[in-house]
Amino acid sequence: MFGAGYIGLVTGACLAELGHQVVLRDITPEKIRMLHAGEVPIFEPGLGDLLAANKERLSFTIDAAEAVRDADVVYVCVDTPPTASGDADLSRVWAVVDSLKGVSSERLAVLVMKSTVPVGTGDRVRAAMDEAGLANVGYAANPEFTAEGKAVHTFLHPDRVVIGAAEAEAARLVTALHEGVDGPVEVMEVADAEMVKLASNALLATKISFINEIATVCEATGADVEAVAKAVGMDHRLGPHFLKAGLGYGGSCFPKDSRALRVMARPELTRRS
Ligand SMILES: NC(=O)c1ccc[n+]([C@@H]2O[C@H](COP(=O)([O-])OP(=O)(O)OC[C@H]3O[C@@H](n4cnc5c(N)ncnc54)[C@H](O)[C@@H]3O)[C@@H](O)[C@H]2O)c1
Ligand SMILES: O=c1ccn([C@@H]2O[C@H](COP(=O)(O)OP(=O)(O)O[C@H]3O[C@H](CO)[C@@H](O)[C@H](O)[C@H]3O)[C@@H](O)[C@H]2O)c(=O)[nH]1
Repeated sequence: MFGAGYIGLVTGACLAELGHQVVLRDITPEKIRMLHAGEVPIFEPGLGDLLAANKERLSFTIDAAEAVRDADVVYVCVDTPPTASGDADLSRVWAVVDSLKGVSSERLAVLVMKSTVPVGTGDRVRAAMDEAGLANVGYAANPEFTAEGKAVHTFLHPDRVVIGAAEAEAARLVTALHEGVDGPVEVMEVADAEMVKLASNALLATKISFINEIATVCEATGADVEAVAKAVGMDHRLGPHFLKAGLGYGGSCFPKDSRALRVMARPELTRRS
């Protein structure tokens, strides 16, 4: 598991809970020191208990070679922050791909992208792996949909697990890793999985922005937005979630992922000829 941040730690702990042996690698020595000492670098309900209960299946290192040495699967869980222009900065993703160069590819079977990345990243990573002599290592996009505060529960009981695979064998392996997870698995093409993540966040963010606009009109006209949102959400086609009006959305993903989708949707990128 490359990246022992929010997603890497939760994913690593949950995969260990499912019975897998997990090595978490991070470039921040302080995080690895804390994990070795049995401390949890982030607050997330249930995570500390899960790390403690599965400690015989979890190890921590700053050494990339040590993390990959006996790995069948490498997960990429590094941060993909926005650049100044709004697209995702993939430098940490490329750093992970670079650290696989020269690795014996006999054992390593699949590279799994958990980080949120633009559509098309999988094709570029696939090409870079082929060039690096890793053509026989599979590639899969397995985006994460968890929200902070509910991450452990959501990993183990998801609405869906999305697996976009470049090869049938990669799809089979990543599906098998999720055995024991209480939720449906949707297997698709890599680009589709990359887009599912961005489209899901965009639709959730749109619901919030929409109800915030309605709240402004409610304030101007004397209607009560909470009563309105409750009854609107009772229509099963619309649903009750993400209709809480407020100051506008924040969090670690909606702002950056909405901007990244907008950059990706530039006409020169979407034109087919
Ligand atoms: N936080 C969320 O709620 C959430 C939900 C869904 C998806 N995501 C996506 O998951 C990805 C990770 O997000 P996060 O919140 O876990 O970020 P984070 O900043 O908490 O963790 C990223 C970790 O990766 C480490 N790292 C950077 N380069 C590395 C390398 N070369 N090798 C090993 N470790 C390295 C960093 O030191 C850091 O600890 C992002 O793409 C994010 O958009 C996040
Ligand atoms: O009805 C609502 C719901 C949320 N929010 C705001 O929206 C933001 C995001 O909240 P939430 O979705 O609960 O937390 P995040 O941890 O940011 O999770 C979102 O971002 C993650 C990263 O991509 C996704 O994995 C999750 O599915 C997605 O919910 C926060 O500012 C909330 O205050 C509202 O204003 N009204």
